[in-house]
Amino acid sequence: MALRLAKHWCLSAIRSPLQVISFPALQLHVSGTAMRADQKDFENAVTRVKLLKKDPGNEMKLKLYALYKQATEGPCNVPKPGVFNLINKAKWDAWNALGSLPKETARQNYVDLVSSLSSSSASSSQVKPGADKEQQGSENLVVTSENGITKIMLNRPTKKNAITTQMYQEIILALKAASKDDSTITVLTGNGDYYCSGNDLSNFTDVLSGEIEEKVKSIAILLRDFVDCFIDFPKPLIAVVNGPAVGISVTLLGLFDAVYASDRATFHTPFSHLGQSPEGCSSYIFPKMMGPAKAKEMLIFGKKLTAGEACARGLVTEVFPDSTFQTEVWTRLKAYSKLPPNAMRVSKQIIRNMEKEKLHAVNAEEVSVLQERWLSDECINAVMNFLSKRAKL
Ligand SMILES: CCCCCCCCCC/C=C\CC(=O)SCCNC(=O)CCNC(=O)[C@H](O)C(C)(C)COP(=O)(O)OP(=O)(O)OC[C@H]1O[C@@H](n2cnc3c(N)ncnc32)[C@H](O)[C@@H]1OP(=O)(O)O
Repeated sequence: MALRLAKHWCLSAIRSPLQVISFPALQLHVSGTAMRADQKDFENAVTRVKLLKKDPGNEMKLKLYALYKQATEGPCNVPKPGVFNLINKAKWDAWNALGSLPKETARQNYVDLVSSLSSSSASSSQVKPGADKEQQGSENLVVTSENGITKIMLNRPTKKNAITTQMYQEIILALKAASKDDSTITVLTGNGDYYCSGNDLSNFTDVLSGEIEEKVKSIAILLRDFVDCFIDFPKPLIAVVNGPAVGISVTLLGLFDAVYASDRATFHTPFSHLGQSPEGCSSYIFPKMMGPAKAKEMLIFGKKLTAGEACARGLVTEVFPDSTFQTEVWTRLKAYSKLPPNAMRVSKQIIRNMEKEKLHAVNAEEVSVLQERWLSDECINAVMNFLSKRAKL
């Protein structure tokens, strides 16, 4: 695969974007530009990073990388990597975010950060129960954890919470962190009037120029990893569908353990309209869940369902009036979060394990079909029509 990853980054990183980031201090030499007074502390810290027993996690490694670069080279002065050069872009973003932070401050911050890592064996991304603490995320994805519930909220209300390629990666990271944190249940929801309008169709614009086939391949890997995370998620995963849901945000619901919907929500999978085909394992789960006839109505003909219809078809667990939706659902979720976590995990495992292998195979097959669809005239025309404001669902 001809992805432009710097040679010290493992190629397989693209399958799990930030998971295999290697320690910056393991790869870089301390340059002579660091100030003499702190040079020794700084060099010691660089050595201590190599000796850490526990992997500090990708977020922390990015912070260390950024501070190291800032301390040794000053503000970010290299061109921004392309959007598909995922790892180098994440590194660039982290370094660039430090702006004009002075080298000495960066060096001190690096030393402090390494001290805190060395003195505490606890992972920085762990969330203490009961703490209302933002874990990670960005402007477009807000992740919080409170009273045993980790909430992952899509936060692009002006774009109806359409999912950008960066958000796919962030959701993967958020799910991986949530699977290991101290919370009992995990919730996905949307901010604003929509739950989610599906894939951000602008994701296509970057792809449809340059080395198209390579880019499509890397996006396909990203999509497969994304759906795999939902298949493998070990704790109860609940969707709080606060408004209309489109595309991948609907298909994924079949992989959730409960789906609560406002009566304002609708469920729409307009794949044929977009020259695309189903994903999220829906080609397998939907027919099993609602019967082939009803599944085909959605997945082939793009019939939009009301919340009541989706509930009758088994896609939604329960529908609530919009006026009391948040209160009723969160009261319910707080009660669920107090159930014995191990029992819930084991029960979920028993149910999921029967199908896991099959689901991974279905995911791989769906993505492989989509890869061809994305290059089809039908798909390209549909996306261009939307982007040039000639069409809407
Ligand atoms: C080759 C590789 C390609 C890369 C692919 C990456 C991975 C793909 C994985 C495949 C997965 C999923 C498939 C799907 O999800 S298919 C569904 C895709 N979604 C849509 O087609 C929805 C498109 N949006 C609409 O039809 C309408 O916006 C709406 C949702 C019906 C809402 O209509 P509205 O009148 O109430 O609001 P509107 O003014 O249109 O929207 C407000 C602004 O938000 C922008 N926007 C909304 N949805 C999307 C979207 N999905 N993608 C991009 N932009 C979106 C809309 O353009 C408005 O923006 P602006 O204010 O005009 O700037």
